[in-house]
Amino acid sequence: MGMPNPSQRDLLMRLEVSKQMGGDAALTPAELRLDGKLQRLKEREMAAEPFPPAVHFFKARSLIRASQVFKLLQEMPKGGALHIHSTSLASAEWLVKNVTYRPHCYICFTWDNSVRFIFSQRWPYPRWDCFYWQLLSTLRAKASDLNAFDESLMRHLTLVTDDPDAEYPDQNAAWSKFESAFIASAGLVSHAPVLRDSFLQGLHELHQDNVMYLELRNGLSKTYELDGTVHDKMWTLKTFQDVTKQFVADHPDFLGARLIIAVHRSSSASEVKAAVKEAVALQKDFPDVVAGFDLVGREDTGSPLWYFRDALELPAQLGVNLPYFFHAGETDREGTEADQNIMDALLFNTSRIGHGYALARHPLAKEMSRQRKVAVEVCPISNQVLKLVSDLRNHPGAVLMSEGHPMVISSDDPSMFGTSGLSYDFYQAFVGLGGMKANVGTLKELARNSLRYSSLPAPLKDAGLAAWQRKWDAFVSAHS
Ligand SMILES: O=c1[nH]cnc2c1ncn2[C@@H]1O[C@H](CO)[C@@H](O)[C@H]1O
Repeated sequence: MGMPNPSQRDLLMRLEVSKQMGGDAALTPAELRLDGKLQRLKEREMAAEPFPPAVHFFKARSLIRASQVFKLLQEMPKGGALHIHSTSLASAEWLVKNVTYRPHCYICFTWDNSVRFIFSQRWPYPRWDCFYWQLLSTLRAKASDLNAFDESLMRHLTLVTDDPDAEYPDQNAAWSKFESAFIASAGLVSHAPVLRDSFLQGLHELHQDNVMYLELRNGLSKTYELDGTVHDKMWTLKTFQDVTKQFVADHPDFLGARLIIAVHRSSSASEVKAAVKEAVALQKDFPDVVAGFDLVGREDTGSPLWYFRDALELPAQLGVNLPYFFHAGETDREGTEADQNIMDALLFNTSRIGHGYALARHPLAKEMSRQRKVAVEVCPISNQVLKLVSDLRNHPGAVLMSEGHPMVISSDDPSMFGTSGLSYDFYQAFVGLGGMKANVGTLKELARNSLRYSSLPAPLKDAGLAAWQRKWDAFVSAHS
């Protein structure tokens, strides 16, 4: 065996860098200066104890907020947010400090220590899960410590806690709290005026974080007025369309927002069939709003995609195109039916893969998604809070990133995880998944991917990429 030859080593190292995300991007002199600055800052943070991506996000949050790298990432134009659920779009802070302070808000505590909210003109009727409703303003007036009171509401509406390891010993515990927090917040955000405001607030929070586009998973659940009037799905679509139009008119640098119709995977096969048919019709009526269709909910306990195959084949049979954006492979249970979702999502011609945490263990599916340019929507904070991974350096997205796999970064459920915008997720991806290898080229690629792999129609996509590039150049020149 020969001895390693320095020039060969150099060549191999450069070859490897060329394979990684953004590795081939020729950086401008200004970008190189920014890169030098970022890498120096990152090196310091990577040497610090604790290293934020290696500890639970709820413990890392304050460290990240103090980070210089984070501050730069907040200013960076990040492109689009392609994987967020609408019930968890607007921050929990806003829900508590704004929405729960509105008049006619009632609260009820359930036997399993969760809460329900409802806005109502009259005293709400008792329900099976809620016998005793109280006017929230009255209850709050009796509280001796307002901050502590609001803090307790925050705990019910999010997964945030000081001791995540004790409170969520495993995935079941985390998911159980997750679903109960969704039920709690649903009472607030399904009040029609709150839904409208929460869309608007969500767009503001993204825009403030230098995000310029959104694709939102939405179940189109019914919304209600104070007098009990109920609105249908069409109302939600129209409201979303109105809010988006107005927001874009007020903020011309924002590209827009589209919906991915989401149905829970605990639904029956016939319910999903009806939902697919309906999605086809809604997409026809709202082509600029409806981007496509997805199935949501925990994969390990819900039905797999294959169970819904009759429903999912419908659009093709009807000769129409309903793009799919399937959650798939949000599991670490290799070889189970849920794990098979990854391949099935590709078989059903999915446009992107939500999470794709299991993709690293599926070489063929990985190859297919790469060839077909099916981007993986990586949500590092979500995967950590829901206990798929504890130290983000071990996240499979790190491998995908080092291979230059098509991927985007998103926040999944910012409200539930106590964040807003995309910068926290970008921090975890850049510092945790990427380590010292990730550079300005990686960030550029991630941001560009989020527009490239969006469902914006071609002319808008090109205009969006050009608008992003102008913001990027301004950002680089301000910091180099
Ligand atoms: O990361 C996720 N994976 C799968 N389903 C999710 C995730 N985040 C939210 N939801 C699902 O979306 C519904 C609210 O719209 C929730 O019921 C939850 O099950």
